[in-house]
Amino acid sequence: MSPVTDRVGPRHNPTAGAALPVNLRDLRDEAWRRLDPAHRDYFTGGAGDERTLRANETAFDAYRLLPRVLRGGGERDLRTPLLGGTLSMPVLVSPTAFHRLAHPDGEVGCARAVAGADTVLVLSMAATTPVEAVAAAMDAADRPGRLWFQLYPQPDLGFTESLVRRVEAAGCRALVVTVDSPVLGRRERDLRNGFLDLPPGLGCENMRDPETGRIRDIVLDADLDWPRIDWLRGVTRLPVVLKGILHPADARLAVAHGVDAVWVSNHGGRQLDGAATAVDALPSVVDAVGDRVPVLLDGGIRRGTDVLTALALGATAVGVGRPVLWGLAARGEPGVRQVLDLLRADLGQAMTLAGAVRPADLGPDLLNRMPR
Ligand SMILES: Cc1cc2nc3c(=O)[nH]c(=O)nc-3n(C[C@H](O)[C@H](O)[C@H](O)COP(=O)(O)O)c2cc1C
Ligand SMILES: CCCCCCC(=O)C(=O)O
Repeated sequence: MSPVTDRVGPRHNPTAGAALPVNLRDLRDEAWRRLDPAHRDYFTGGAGDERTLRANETAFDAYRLLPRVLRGGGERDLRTPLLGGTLSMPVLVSPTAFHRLAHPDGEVGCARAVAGADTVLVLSMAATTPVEAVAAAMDAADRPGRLWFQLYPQPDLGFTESLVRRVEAAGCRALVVTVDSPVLGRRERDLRNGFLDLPPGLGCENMRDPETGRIRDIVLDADLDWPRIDWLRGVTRLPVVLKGILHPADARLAVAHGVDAVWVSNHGGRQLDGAATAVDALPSVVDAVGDRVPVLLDGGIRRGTDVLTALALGATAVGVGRPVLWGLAARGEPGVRQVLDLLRADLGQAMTLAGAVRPADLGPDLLNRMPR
C-alpha cells in the first residue's frame, strides 16, 4: 500500500509500479535499439543541420506554467470536439510514412491502438497498408470515424480524384493536404545511408494505379497552388485540412479558400531546416484565424505539458509523429497504445496540477514566456 494517496493519482498514473516505459523517451530508446540504423535515421532525422528538428522540442522550454489553485472540479474531462467528431483527448496521430518498416503490425496495429484510445489516425499517403485494410481495423474496433487521410495532391488530377474516391469509399472522415513539401527536404542522414527504397514486399499501397495495378511514385509537386486547393474542395465533400502552415498570411488565405482546419507544422523539421518551430508560429496563426476554423499543431510534443502549452496558446488539438513510430517500432500495437496512454495520463495530471478541468479552461493566462 502506498504511503501517499490521492483521489486522481492512480487513474492518472497507469504505469505506476510497472516496468518501463514511464515516458515516451523510454520507448524511443527501446525503438532505437531494435531498428536497423538506416531506418532509425529515416524515422528520427530531419533536414539539413536539424536545427528546426531540435528546436521543435526545446521551444516548449521557453514556457513556464502559472497554475491556478483551489478550483476543485474533480475528474478531468479531456474530450475534444473536432470536425464533426469528438476525440477522447486533444491528441491525434500525425501522418507518418512506412509503418510496416517500423514493425510488422504496421498501420493496422497503429489503427487498432488509436481506436482503443478513441482518437484519430491520419493515415499517410505513403502508408505501407491499403486504406481499406486500415479502415476495416477501425470498423472492427467500432470506431469508424477515427480515420483521416493525408494527401500529397498529384499533378495527375485524374489519379488524385480516383484516390479521393477510394479514401471516401473506405470511410475516411477528412482529407489532410500537406502543403509544406513542394520538394523533399534535404535529409542528410538518408543521403549518407543511401536510404532510397523500401525493402521488397513493402510499398505505398495507396498509390496503386486503378488501371494497371502498378504502384506509382509519389510526386511532390512544386506547382501546387491555391487554385488546386479550390479544385480539391470541389471534388470532395470531406472536410479539407491544410497541414504545414506557419505564416499567418497563409492561415488567412486558407480560411478565405474555405478550408475546414489549419494545421501548424514544419513537418517535424524534415522539410525547411531553419523554419520556425510549430509552437512559436502558433500564436500568430491563431490570431489570424480567430474562431473561424480549428487550429491543429504538431512538432515536438513529448509531454502532457507540451499539449497543455499548445492548447493554452489556442490550438484545438495536437498531433504526435515520431513518438508513435517509437511505440510501434519498440512494441508494435501495444507500444502505440502505451504512447497514447502515457500522453493522456500526463496531460490529465498536468491539467489537474494547473487547475484546469477541460481543454476549454486552458488559455494564455496560464503561461509565462521566458526570455530566450
Ligand atoms: C518518419 C516520418 C514520416 C513522416 N511522413 C509524413 C507523411 O507521409 N506525410 C506528412 O504529411 N507528414 C509526414 N511526417 C511529418 C509528421 O506528420 C509530423 O508533422 C511530424 O512528425 C511532427 O513532429 P514530431 O515527430 O516531433 O511529433 C513524417 C514524419 C516522420 C518523422
Ligand atoms: C516522395 C515522397 C515521400 C514522402 C515520404 C513521407 C514524408 O513525408 C516524410 O517526411 O518522410
